[in-house]
Amino acid sequence: MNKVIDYRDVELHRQDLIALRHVNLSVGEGEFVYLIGKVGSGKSSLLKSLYADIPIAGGEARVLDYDLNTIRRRDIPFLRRQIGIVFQDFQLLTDRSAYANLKFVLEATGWKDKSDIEARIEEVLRGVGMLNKSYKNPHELSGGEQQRIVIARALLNHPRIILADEPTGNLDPATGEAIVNRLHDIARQGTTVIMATHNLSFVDQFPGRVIKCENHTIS
Ligand SMILES: Nc1ncnc2c1ncn2[C@@H]1O[C@H](COP(=O)(O)OP(=O)(O)OP(=O)(O)O)[C@@H](O)[C@H]1O
Repeated sequence: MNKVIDYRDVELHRQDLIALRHVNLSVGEGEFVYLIGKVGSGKSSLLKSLYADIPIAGGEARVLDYDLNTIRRRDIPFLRRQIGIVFQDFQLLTDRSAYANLKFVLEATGWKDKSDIEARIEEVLRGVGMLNKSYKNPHELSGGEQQRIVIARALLNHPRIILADEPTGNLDPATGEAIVNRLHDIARQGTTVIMATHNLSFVDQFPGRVIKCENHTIS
């Protein structure tokens, strides 16, 4: 199994306080991992550390081909390009269509060829069943439809890892299930998925590895 995440005795701080410590975590290609735990238990902190948004305060941490302790600032965008992020604080831009949101990301990550851009956008939109509504602005889409666009956006650059923080938080149960089901499909295709959730019913319905944040560590 190819490891995509390897944390050894990692410690993470939030404003000088220890959020998590003694974090030992090894995750392979194509694994689906649920991250569970109470509010404030450190789930988001762990996810943010994985894309170098918060620093490693102790221990050894590798994600894909990078050592997070020594990664250079200029290499962080290259790490992030391989990680699809589905977070509440990465919402769609509201001043443009869903399609234009995706185009914006591809252009910002160096895609130049117009027909390549169009083909890739169509491919990811088709994958989440949103091809026919991509002309709409985010506010004209339901919460579930917006979340499907956010997932499509996360997939654009063929990420090796998807990090999803409460991706079903604002959705009705059926829509939430459809999103989790789609994330499992993505994992089966070889992309590692780590999903933080409060909803334990998903774990029974769509089995995956479960990691719990508790008492400032994981188990
Ligand atoms: N931006 C921040 N600055 C300082 N402390 C923070 C910040 N964000 C979170 N914390 C603190 O870090 C600890 C872990 O929070 P974190 O957001 O990782 O938990 P969580 O399990 O993701 O919670 P939730 O389920 O509410 O998202 C908490 O004690 C929290 O108060």
